[in-house]
Amino acid sequence: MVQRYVMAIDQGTTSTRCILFDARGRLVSLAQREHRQHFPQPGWVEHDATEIWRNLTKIVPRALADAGAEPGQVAALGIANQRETTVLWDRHTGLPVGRAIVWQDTRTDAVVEQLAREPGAARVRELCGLPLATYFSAPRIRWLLERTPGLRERAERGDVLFGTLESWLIWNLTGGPEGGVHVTDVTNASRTMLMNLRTLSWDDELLAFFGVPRAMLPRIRPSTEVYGTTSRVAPGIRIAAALGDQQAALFGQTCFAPGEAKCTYGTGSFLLLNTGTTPVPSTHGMLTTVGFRIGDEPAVYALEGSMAVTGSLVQWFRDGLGLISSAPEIETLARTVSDNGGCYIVPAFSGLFAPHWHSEARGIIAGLTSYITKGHLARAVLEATGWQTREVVDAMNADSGLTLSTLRVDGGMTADNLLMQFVADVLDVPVVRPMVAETVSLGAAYAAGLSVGYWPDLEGLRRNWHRAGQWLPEMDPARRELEYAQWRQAVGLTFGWTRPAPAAAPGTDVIDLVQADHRRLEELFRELRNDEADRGALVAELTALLAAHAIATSRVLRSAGAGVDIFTDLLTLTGTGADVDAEKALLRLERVVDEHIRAEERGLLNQLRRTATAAERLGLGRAFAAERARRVDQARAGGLRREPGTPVHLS
Ligand SMILES: Nc1ncnc2c1ncn2[C@@H]1O[C@H](COP(=O)(O)OP(=O)(O)O)[C@@H](O)[C@H]1O
Ligand SMILES: O=P(O)(O)OC[C@H](O)CO
Repeated sequence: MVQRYVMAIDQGTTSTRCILFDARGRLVSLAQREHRQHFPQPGWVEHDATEIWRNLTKIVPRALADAGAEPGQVAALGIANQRETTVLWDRHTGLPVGRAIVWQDTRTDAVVEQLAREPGAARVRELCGLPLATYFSAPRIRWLLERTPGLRERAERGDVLFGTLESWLIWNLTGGPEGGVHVTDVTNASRTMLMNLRTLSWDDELLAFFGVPRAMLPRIRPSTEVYGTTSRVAPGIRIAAALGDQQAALFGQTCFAPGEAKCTYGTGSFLLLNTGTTPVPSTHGMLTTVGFRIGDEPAVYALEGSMAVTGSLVQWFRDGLGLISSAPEIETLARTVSDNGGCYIVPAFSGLFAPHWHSEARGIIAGLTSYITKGHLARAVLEATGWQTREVVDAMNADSGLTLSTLRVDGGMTADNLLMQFVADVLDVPVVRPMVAETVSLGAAYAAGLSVGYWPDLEGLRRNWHRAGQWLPEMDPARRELEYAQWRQAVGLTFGWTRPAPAAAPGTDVIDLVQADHRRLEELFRELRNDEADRGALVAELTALLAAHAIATSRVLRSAGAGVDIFTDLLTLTGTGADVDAEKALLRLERVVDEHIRAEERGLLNQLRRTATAAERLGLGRAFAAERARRVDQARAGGLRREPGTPVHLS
């Protein structure tokens, strides 16, 4: 009998893989090619979509040849892809409009900040499940349409098309300019910020908010469906599934039931929890996203904690610093020391993703002393992934009301035993890894195989899951809590690096929030000493922030009414510009704020560290963020007003 296979394409951030699987879910052949990472400016990350397509045309025939298979032996093809990465191309020539803008790229920072101030901003998360951030596609489309002459008109006419990578590859595989099928799957569409999470269609309100013409968008289809048949590269193969790579990994790990979760450790790391057929809104900085949709069945949703920089921190250690020559060497180097020596690396290279969502944050190495060696730095690199996972799991537990009891893992970084042990230690739950490490590809293959009846049902797929590795928690709880507190302190230092920190995502630790305000206030006073600074803008920000911080602190953290009344000085500062009275008010405020910061950081914040649990601090953080955001909005909208019963005191 002729062997039949399922083909998976995993179009990832660093490489593209083509894998053939057999009916037992075993890997039969694998071909892979890396593509170039372009970093034209700090914070910019680009890929050449044509290079990725060319790579695909090489690896597909190679994977077939290695398995000794003809295209006719491939029952179906499933595609998994890096999500959010934005490609625009000309429908007639098939050529991309510039390079693809990658999910890690932060160039839309200012666009996002401007959008956040627009009237519809509050509705965005409600409609699409995502916070306004540089991570997603819609701000990138807007950025491109605004900056490329004539592009908007071409997009409105449908001459220029948008797609994420699965869309681009399907269009090319099915003929490109000669009748290529322009579709996206629902999981990828759920990462654009343009799809309504409930109707699973492009949403007019979101399209208007981001200024994206409908004519350029692909049709949204389920994750499993025969979208078309390949007419190029290996003609005659049915393209029967597509999923964002993290959703594919959820599928490949057979997390089909609500409550099941996995974390994929690759360039970035992504923890997804299946929440069933109703979307669960997050109040702790998680994303609400589509997990998968099988044919016409109801969509299954997921909560996701996305960590932008994990494996790529190891790459940076290798390529940027040259301290190792291959990724696995990081473990050897880290094992030359017994702990991190007090050193923490917070890799906010693309801002901070979940649960913080601070696009303006940038990375930091904290706790340096002359004791620190490259071994300690290697440990800090690996531990950064562990602590980010801990933050995400805490937030995920708080959002879902469930307590994660085991973590299923996969991806390139799971080859690192030291790291996997550390993850088990900081989460205090067992970590397990399945036999097939290529879970993303396996998930795409499973979905495609199901779609064409190669595999009959989900239960059969579950039976293919076998445990290959397990790590059990061993860390002393007191050490875990102490180090976690230090990690969070280091995280707080990254906020507001490129510009004022935004109103914090609900659910952030109150200590981080208060400290972030303090750092910004210090910065504003410093900037105001510069005669060439934009004084009006700085004063407006300072007075709004100071009033909001004072009210939120006294309402949420201490008894109202204590301390020095700063309201009159704030009014003088805003009302009269740079005259003598305003200068005096500014000096007085600076002194009061300076004392407040020192007293609060030595006293109240340490007291909270000692006495409040992580959950209590998150709760206080939510209350603080809400009160503060309300007061900032009030101050921006109507200027400063004294409200009866709400003294503006700093103590
Ligand atoms: N032994 C290791 N220890 C730590 N990190 C590793 C190790 N091996 C690979 N990595 C990291 O894992 C990432 C590759 O994982 P992979 O799952 O292939 O990523 P992606 O699918 O995002 O391209 C790289 O960023 C690399 O630095
Ligand atoms: O290519 P990966 O595996 O790093 O995954 C990237 C994610 O899909 C980004 O959201």
